[in-house]
Amino acid sequence: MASVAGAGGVDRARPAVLTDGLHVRRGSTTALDGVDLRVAPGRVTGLLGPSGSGKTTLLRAILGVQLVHRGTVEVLGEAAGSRGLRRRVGYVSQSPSVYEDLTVGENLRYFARVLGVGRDRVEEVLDDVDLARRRDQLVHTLSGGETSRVSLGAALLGRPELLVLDEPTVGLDPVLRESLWTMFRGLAAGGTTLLVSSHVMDEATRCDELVLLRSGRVLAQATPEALLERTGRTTAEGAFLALVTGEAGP
Ligand SMILES: Nc1ncnc2c1ncn2[C@@H]1O[C@H](COP(=O)(O)OP(=O)(O)OP(=O)(O)O)[C@@H](O)[C@H]1O
Repeated sequence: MASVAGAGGVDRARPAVLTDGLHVRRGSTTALDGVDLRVAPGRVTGLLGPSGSGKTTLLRAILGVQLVHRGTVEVLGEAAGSRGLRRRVGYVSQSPSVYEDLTVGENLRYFARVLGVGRDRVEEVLDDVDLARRRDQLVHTLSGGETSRVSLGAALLGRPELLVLDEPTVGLDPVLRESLWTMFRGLAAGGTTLLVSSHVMDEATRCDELVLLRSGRVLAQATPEALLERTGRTTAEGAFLALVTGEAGP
């Protein structure tokens, strides 16, 4: 079937991420145990699961930096980790990936040069992540929330089609969390695909689709509404517990 490009040039027919029978071992642990995943383009998909369930490992496999023992990972129609994906995929890890001894502006200009994008894009991104007034401040003097927004800004410079965020709101206050989620929703509305990992279940309802991971397996993939309906629970946390304990309906 021919694929159809939707708003913002998003190919709505092809999944942004497709994994098939993905098995990953890390040390003596089976970190991913046969993961079949489809991430819809132009939407916000939340990857939820308890600590150690394999969220970071799955993101690493999608980024192409994880040794895969079995199965395949396709990202934006290419094999994960392909050179052609370098600018098309943005990644924000749990730890800051910017230079602490440079200013906010110096960091973004540096990453812009690496990516081959112009200075005007740096100005746009500074506004997007609300750091224009911090441009001349050294990163090591920023608050935790500001530092994570510098990392996010660096990831946004190349206008990635897929943005992978590993626990982006961890340690942030409710106001900052709100403003980040507003930005994520705005990016998705513009056609960007977002894959956001979190163990904060109350963020689940902000996503279009949820993937619940447990012990390296996908327990469920559905919209938040479908998940609540299926389990008869009123919160994502309740739904997750119901699925884990087998109390949810078929
Ligand atoms: N380098 C490693 N060597 C051995 N085992 C590892 C390694 N990294 C991760 N693991 C194991 O793989 C499993 C999945 O880890 P992973 O970091 O993907 O989980 P997670 O869901 O992201 O957890 P968290 O929410 O705590 O970050 C865990 O059991 C972990 O102990």
